[in-house]
Amino acid sequence: MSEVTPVVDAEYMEEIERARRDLRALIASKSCAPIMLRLAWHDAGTYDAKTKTGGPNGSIRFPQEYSHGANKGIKIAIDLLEPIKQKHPKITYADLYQLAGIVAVEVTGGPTIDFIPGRKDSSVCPEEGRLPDAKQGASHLREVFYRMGLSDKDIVALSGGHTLYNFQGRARPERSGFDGAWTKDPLKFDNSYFIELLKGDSEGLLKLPTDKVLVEDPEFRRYVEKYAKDEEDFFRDYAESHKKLSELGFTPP
Ligand code: HEM
Ligand SMILES: N=NC(=O)c1ccncc1
Repeated sequence: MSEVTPVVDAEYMEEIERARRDLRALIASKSCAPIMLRLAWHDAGTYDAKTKTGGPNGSIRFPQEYSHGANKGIKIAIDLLEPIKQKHPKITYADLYQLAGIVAVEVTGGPTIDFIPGRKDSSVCPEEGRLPDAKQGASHLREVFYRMGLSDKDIVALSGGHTLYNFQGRARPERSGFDGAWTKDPLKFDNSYFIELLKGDSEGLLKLPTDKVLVEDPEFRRYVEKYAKDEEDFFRDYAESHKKLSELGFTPP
């Protein structure tokens, strides 16, 4: 199926703003900001800068991709967004998923992130294994994010997305096998993920092996300390890295 490149004219821009309002209402009514952010990151995070494949192109909507191990639970977000897609059919899935991630950050108190629409949908799903494995260490994180064309600063700033977590107070063994929130207020986008990281193990808070390497690796650690100390510094770098992530392989019109 050849996907159409959207024509980003005044009508498309107005549709984007209508969809943004619908996304704000949906995320508020369902308290689903965390999984919307995870969806946006998982659609974009498959990008390979060398082969120019994967990336924020909506391909995660297909079972071939959302059934990957790393995407367990992600169909919840895909299904929540389908009515908004039906209401705004001109907007591509690629744009809708990235807009949902940006709105999720903003409505939970995070920074405003610049959004330029015009992403084309793809029906080509990348092979499994492009997203990072939570059980591995610093070299794996760098291999995955450098493949996307991102930096150490991007790795640490974007990991701050773990300030959000849909913590229904129940174990989720069917998903990644990890469970528990990273922060005390998992529906507030702030710098507490970094503050908790520097505190070491606190009662009941989640720390993945890949979270821990951010304080063990000296290059990563300096950003953790910077963000724990100054939330505005974190917000500025996060907004820049999130925009980069959301535009991997995409040339704004
Ligand atoms: C750095 C490498 C990363 C690893 C290894 C990783 C791993 C994980 C794992 C294992 C979970 C739990 C999934 C579950 O069982 O529900 C999770 C959740 C989450 N991740 Fe990541 N992640 C990474 C980066 C990111 C990035 C870059 C973002 C966004 C900018 C992000 C946003 C989230 C969010 C919002 C959740 C909670 C989702 C929910 O509660 O439904 N993660 N991550
Ligand atoms: N945010 N990342 C994730 O949710 C995740 C990444 C890799 N494996 C399982 C889950």
